[in-house]
Amino acid sequence: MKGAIRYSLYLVMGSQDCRGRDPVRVLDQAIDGGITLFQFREKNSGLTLRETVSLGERLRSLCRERNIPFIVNDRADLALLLDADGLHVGQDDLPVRQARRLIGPHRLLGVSAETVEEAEQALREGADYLGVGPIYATATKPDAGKPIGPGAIAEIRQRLSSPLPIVGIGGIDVAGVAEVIRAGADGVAVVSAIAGKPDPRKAAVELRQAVERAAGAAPGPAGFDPR
Ligand SMILES: Cc1ncc(COP(=O)(O)OP(=O)(O)O)c(N)n1
Ligand SMILES: Cc1ncsc1CCOP(=O)(O)O
Ligand SMILES: [Mg+2]
Repeated sequence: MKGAIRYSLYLVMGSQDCRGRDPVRVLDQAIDGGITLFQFREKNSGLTLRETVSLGERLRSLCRERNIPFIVNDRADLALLLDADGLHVGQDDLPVRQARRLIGPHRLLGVSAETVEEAEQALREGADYLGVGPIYATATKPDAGKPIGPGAIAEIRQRLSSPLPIVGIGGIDVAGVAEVIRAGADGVAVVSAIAGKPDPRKAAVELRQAVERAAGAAPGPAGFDPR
């Protein structure tokens, strides 16, 4: 599974991000639009743990049907319960080594990093990819801290002692994609630029085209199937 991961367009989402719509429907549309990876991030939504598990099961089975890797945010217990393809942890979450011990060697482990030092430690302790951000200002994560800009990606990319996939996250929309990719990211992770839009499919198509264009791939014609 690890080798097959495509980081181009990573949707991070929970029910709190979907403007009252069914998250399963939003995810389905985002998959139609060309997302390559999904993270279930249920935060302060008011769902009980039981409701979270139940929603996670529905999202997980959609990802399985549509062949999209399914990552769980923060909680190793939920990742195991849902037989997720991976777990994402930040600097205040389960330590990377312990997270790795819980999920085993085969599931993907993503780690948030803002600096070269955090990135280097994540690499040493068993991370498979880095989420670097917040790149731009974001209202989605009030505790995200000040934007670090695309330059942080360039610095981590250049100074990391061995290569690791990087996704930029935080305030990224179509206009911000090129800078993030040109700084050295393998892809972009977004919440509101897909889940907060009236047409999540169209939003995903446009983001995916922007990623491919910035990565130097030939831009497809309007309405192309980006997968
Ligand atoms: C891909 C990706 N990158 C970064 C984060 C942020 O993780 P964290 O800092 O732990 O913050 P929360 O998402 O838990 O609020 C992420 N979730 N995904
Ligand atoms: C989860 C997370 N981690 C750093 S910024 C952020 C929120 C990203 O949301 P948006 O794409 O809407 O700015
Ligand atoms: Mg976290």
